[in-house]
Amino acid sequence: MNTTARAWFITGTDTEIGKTHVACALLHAARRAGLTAFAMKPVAAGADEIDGQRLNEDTARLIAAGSEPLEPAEVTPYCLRSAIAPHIVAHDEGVTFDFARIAHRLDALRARADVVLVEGAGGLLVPLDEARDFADLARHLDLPVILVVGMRLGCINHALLTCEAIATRGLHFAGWVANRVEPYMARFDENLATLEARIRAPLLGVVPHGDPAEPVALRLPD
Ligand SMILES: Nc1ncnc2c1ncn2[C@@H]1O[C@H](COP(=O)(O)OP(=O)(O)OP(=O)(O)O)[C@@H](O)[C@H]1O
Ligand SMILES: C[C@H](N)[C@H](N)CCCCCC(=O)O
Ligand SMILES: [Mg+2]
Repeated sequence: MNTTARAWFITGTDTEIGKTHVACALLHAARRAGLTAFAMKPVAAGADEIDGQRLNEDTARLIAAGSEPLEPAEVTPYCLRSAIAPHIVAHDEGVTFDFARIAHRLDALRARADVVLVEGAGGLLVPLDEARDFADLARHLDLPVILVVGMRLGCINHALLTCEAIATRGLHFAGWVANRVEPYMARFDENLATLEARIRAPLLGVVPHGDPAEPVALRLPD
């Protein structure tokens, strides 16, 4: 372990396209390489109530894939009740997202790890309030971005729009992952080649449909 863990922000082409799945696969890959690896999901929308404590499913999956068991509050400082757009639930619950608080939590994990991944919610421009979105959070945390492309019909447009947003918002684009969220996508190879020809960042791997704990050809950015 070193004291300046490398960290990345994980965004995706949409909600439900495999950001958490790929984050778990990356955590497993890092751990297999002998690294201490954790993930955060700083803003989660949708929670079960267990013994009076809220628990989000992504939070639980990320904890299970990390090097050591973390407390849900360490991973997810803002756990909102309803599984809808975070700025809407936050408004309902009277919650304001304090970026400095999230940065503090990230620093605490970085001090214990070699690698920390920070998963957004939905896509890059999902709002957090009237003025800020997840791209602003990635900027505030000074994190390079990994884009997860959920390989299904429509993903080319969503991926290329996200690439433009990464650039115009001044973020560093560290790499992208093709995630086979749909196991039988028609013309997969041509779709992948189209993305490879147009995305100006390294392809970090193609994650097959399956268990994120299974070894796959997937790497962290250089
Ligand atoms: N490569 C894959 N193989 C098998 N199942 C997958 C794969 N990728 C995603 N899934 C499944 O698809 C669903 C959506 O994936 P996931 O929860 O990772 O999406 P997400 O992008 O993190 O969504 P959110 O915006 O809610 O955080 C989950 O049930 C997940 O297990
Ligand atoms: C609740 C869900 N699973 C995600 N965490 C939040 C997705 C917000 C999407 C907002 C939008 O782009 O319309
Ligand atoms: Mg997720």
